[in-house]
Amino acid sequence: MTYLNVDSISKNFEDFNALERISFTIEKGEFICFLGPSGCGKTTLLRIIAGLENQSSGRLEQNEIDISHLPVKDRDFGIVFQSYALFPNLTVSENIEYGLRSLKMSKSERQQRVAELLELMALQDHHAKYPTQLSGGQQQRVALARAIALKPGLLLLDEPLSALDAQVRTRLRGEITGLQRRLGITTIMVTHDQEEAMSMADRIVVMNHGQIEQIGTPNEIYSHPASRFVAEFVGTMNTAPCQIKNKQLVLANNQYLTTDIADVGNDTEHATVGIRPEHIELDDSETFSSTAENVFAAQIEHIEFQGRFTRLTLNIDGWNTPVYADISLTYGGNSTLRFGQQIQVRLPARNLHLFTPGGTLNPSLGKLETKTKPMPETAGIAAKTSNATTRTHSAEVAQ
Ligand SMILES: Nc1ncnc2c1ncn2[C@@H]1O[C@H](COP(=O)(O)OP(=O)(O)OP(=O)(O)O)[C@@H](O)[C@H]1O
Repeated sequence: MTYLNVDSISKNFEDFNALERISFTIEKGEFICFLGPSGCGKTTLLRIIAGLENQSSGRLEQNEIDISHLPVKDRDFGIVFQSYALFPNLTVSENIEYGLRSLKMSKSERQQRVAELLELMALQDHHAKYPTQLSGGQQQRVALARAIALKPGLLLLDEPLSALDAQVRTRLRGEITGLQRRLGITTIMVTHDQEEAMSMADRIVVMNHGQIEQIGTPNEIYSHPASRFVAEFVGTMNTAPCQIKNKQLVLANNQYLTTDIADVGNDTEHATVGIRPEHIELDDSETFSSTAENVFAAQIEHIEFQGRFTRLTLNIDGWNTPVYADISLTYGGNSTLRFGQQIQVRLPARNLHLFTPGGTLNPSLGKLETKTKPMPETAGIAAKTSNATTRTHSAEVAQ
């Protein structure tokens, strides 16, 4: 069931377009992340949904009610900011209780609800402390408790973890998603951290320059990026300019690449090929035959041990930038790899992504799908009607 309908929302700050016709829907109980680089409009969109900022045009519906022009006090949401925003002169219990005072609740009912929330957020031992006596993670748990105290229909989280150190952030990620699932509360979180979005969200709205680049599950976004921007922003994608000539991909220095993509589109000098680092194969016992497809000589420029894998930086003919290859710990030749070594790598045809002026072609369960750029006036509608529907950013087309 659709809980929030964001319909063609635009926002101008004088002559600057911060948001351009943003449209999508959120199902009841979903956890959505707005993900994108600094300045792409994530916070502005969240603030418009909260009513803290007015949209220049467009419509918002929450639970089938038009809230487009509803004052903040009449909207049904709880919000948590990056900066905790707790009252320094109130204790933990008093901070949580604060919002409940606006309800017609007896003091004992309020205390009962505060006790429930203290337990829910494991804050019982800290109930009498003031915010300055708490760690960052504890303060953010108080802010969360306060945000959900009124049992709002919508929980809005504006970069709630970015002020915390890495370990606390990881722990709180799990606590927030666990809480969200238990309460079934529809949640939107703003983040510029793709790892955070991937690990927490049911669906991610990837934004760039005030527009939606792609909406999809973390897996869809990672495996089938709708544009070069998404491919490079979410995870690591090695890319190189290439030409399409007679259905073949030609890299710099006349290096040819074979792809599984049945129809690579029309000839063009302005395509880009991409491959994720984990898909590059190393020849550990010189088993690649000299006639195998997409086998290249490569030189190891850097070796970085990352714990779960080793990241090699490679120099490969035809690629105009260093190419990353992630080698699993179980790879037999791991211990013998060394700086400067000449090796052979294979770029499997089935793992190549292709970004062309006509759209994006991604590997997909044995077949490849073509994503074409929707017309600007239908882009928003398209994003709304399909989870994984896409826009191709104009910068990519213009490459
Ligand atoms: N009140 C304002 N007046 C003028 N421009 C604004 C205002 N608020 C935001 N902007 C501009 O709108 C754009 C989007 O801002 P927004 O804060 O939504 O970005 P963001 O994606 O949340 O970035 P960040 O991750 O850095 O917080 C930015 O270019 C910003 O400078």
